[in-house]
Amino acid sequence: MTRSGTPPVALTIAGSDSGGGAGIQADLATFAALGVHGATAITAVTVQDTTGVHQVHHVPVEVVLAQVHAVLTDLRPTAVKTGMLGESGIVRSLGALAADGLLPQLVVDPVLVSTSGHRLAGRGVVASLREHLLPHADVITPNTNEAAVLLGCHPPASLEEQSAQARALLELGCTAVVVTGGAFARSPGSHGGSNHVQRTDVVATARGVRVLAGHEIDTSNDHGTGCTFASAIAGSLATGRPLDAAVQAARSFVRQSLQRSASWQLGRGRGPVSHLGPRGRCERDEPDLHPRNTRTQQPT
Ligand SMILES: Nc1ncnc2c1ncn2[C@@H]1O[C@H](COP(=O)(O)OP(=O)(O)O)[C@@H](O)[C@H]1O
Ligand SMILES: Cc1ncc(COP(=O)(O)OP(=O)(O)O)c(N)n1
Repeated sequence: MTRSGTPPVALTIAGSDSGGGAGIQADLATFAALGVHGATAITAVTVQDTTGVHQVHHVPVEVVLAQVHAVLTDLRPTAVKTGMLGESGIVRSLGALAADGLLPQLVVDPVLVSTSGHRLAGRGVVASLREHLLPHADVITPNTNEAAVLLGCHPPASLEEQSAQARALLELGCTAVVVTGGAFARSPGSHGGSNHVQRTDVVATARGVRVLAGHEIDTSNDHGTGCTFASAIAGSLATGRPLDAAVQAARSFVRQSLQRSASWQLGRGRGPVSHLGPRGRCERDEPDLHPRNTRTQQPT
């Protein structure tokens, strides 16, 4: 029996970012913003802030799997997202679970390198992802650099090359591919003459290729966009949205998050995107719903 008010559950299998901008922290904040209960299996602890990744400590594969099993059997998530997996043993084990159909609505963000340039995946992870996990994913969300590493080619220099990447990755066996974060200048003659950069995400499925484009939001507070995008897809799938709508909703969510964080200052480096609601305030701004000592207050 479903009790009223019970939220859908999504599981994120990812690394912790002590700065709270990416990884597990971004995923949980995204799930909460979408009204989804987030459960976690932590794969690595990173010492990280807005200036970069300073240390990485991997969690043993059996501890990762124990977390996954506990959540799958008790909380029964309806969508699963993977982020930084770190080691090929973890990738292979999750691939085996996915092959057995135990990871529903699987969104794989193949995290390999942070934007600050730190390697977040050990030797053999790329081959394991290609062979064991990506073929079982419902959707994978590499950025253009990750797509290039997975395919063994150069990052794309044009939208056509980004689209070719998406099509090539689909051949690994997943149901859908979103290659994110193309950044290509719009030609001066097109669309009214402005020459600003377009951010493009290319979606490939068996039905064909679709380009989602929008102007680049001008901000240096963009830490965690990839994690936020992938977890927003998983969160939306968990609420019952179909894949196309989930990808659209995730794009809107990231763009709103970037708009909200564009002018704030958190840390000394690339600040996180904002997962806070439109008001960006917490409950202490609300009138006190449970005032203490009301019964003992005397008229003065
Ligand atoms: N400056 C920006 N303006 C608009 N959209 C952006 C910007 N930066 C990232 N995005 C969007 O954020 C999402 C995540 O993509 P990306 O930044 O490529 O991930 P990653 O963090 O893995 O590199 C995509 O939808 C991408 O288009
Ligand atoms: C623990 C952890 N996981 C993933 C990332 C990468 O985050 P992502 O949102 O893909 O991108 P950047 O913020 O690096 O642009 C991370 N840094 N840490």
